[in-house]
Amino acid sequence: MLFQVRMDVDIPRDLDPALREDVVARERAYSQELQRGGEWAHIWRIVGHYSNISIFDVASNARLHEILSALPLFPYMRIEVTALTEHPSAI
Ligand SMILES: O=C(O)CC1=CCC(=O)O1
Repeated sequence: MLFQVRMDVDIPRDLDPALREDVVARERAYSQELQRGGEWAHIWRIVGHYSNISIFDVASNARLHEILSALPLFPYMRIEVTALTEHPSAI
């Protein structure tokens, strides 16, 4: 199942810098593990925003929820999920 996910990151300005660095490093490692495994198929920066558009290829809605809710940056993100299916005109 394919999903487009938009993540808008909003880390509080007063968050301890060491904690911020740790969370961002864990986020990177977690996302790269899922990219290597194929479930996180694409990640693109949205120009001019601390946001990304990602494509996930996962077995179920529940699996996507599991992945997203375990993101280290999850407490500091707004997440919007769009389910995708093949377009009949796609070649
Ligand atoms: O920087 C972001 O857009 C948040 C993020 C998601 C995965 C990652 O490595 O960073």
